[in-house]
Amino acid sequence: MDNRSIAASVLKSVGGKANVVANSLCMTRLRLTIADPTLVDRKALASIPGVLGTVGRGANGLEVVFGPTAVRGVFDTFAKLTGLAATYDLPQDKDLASNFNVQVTSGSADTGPDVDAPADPSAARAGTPSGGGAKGAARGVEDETSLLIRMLEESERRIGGAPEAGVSPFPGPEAGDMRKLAHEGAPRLLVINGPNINMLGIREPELYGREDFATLLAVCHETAEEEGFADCLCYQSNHEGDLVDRIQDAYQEFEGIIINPAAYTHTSVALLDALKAVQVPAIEVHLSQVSEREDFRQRSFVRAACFETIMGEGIDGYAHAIRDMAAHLRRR
Ligand SMILES: O=C1C[C@@](O)(C(=O)O)C[C@@H](O)[C@@H]1O
Repeated sequence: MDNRSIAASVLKSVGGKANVVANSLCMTRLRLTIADPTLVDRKALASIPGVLGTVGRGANGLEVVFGPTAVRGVFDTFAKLTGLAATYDLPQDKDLASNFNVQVTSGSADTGPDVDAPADPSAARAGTPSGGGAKGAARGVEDETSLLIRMLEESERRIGGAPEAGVSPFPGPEAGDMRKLAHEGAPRLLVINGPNINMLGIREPELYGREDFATLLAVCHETAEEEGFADCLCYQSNHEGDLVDRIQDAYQEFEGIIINPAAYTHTSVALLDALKAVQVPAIEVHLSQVSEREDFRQRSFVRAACFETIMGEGIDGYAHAIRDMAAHLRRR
């Protein structure tokens, strides 16, 4: 779904143009003032691709949460559709406003969030921070963080949910699997897998092993839990641009990235640039012993943005990488 369709669907779900009194953009969300809140269909909103959730603010405030990358394109179109003045609701980042040709306003009065995110008993996370946790403190707004995590979790569940009829039975191409772990305030881990990794177990088992992709995900989540990460999002895509988007979304959202770019290892300057851009510590992982394979696999573009490369250990290599990442973050 392109930005225009997403913006149009959002507008329809909030009761149409006539029901929107004001629209503004903040870092991750559209902030709307709604004339008649009874005309808002929150379920329909939540089912729009890219929407991570909605938050009610007071009687007429509504926030539609997207990732920091997605929200910008959607907002631009949304404001055109409503015809209302586009305002940028992030006073500390006025420079960005000029990029969008928008007005800068002060933040809206916060009457406390009314969150439309999945009820999750594990949301009341307990436990001792482990392996750092500087990030949670730096953001300083824990309820906002928890909210985004829960929304992201729900979104990822939807993306990686039951395959539609006629769609490949393999998880992906955009399967994401978010686990919230029991270490509130600790670093968050993003595990990214590139093309064909979702076919693990079927794909050339003599090279990549007989264990399937679900096992890989389980190993990552379990190891991340053991190592004290606050949460672990595993994302897989067969599309280079989607992988770039996910790396960009990690900016200020994750403290560590484990990445197996698969075939894009050997071709993608875009992935290298994205990793360099977000400056999140990264480890490159390969299931097979790439150094002993074909010549064309000897070049890795992403390696220059990773502080370690692990190869030839199969799925265990991911556990190895997660342990090393935890140790690295503890040392920081
Ligand atoms: O798809 C893959 C998997 C791989 O990244 C690995 O995990 O061994 C190695 C790459 O050369 C290959 O294209």
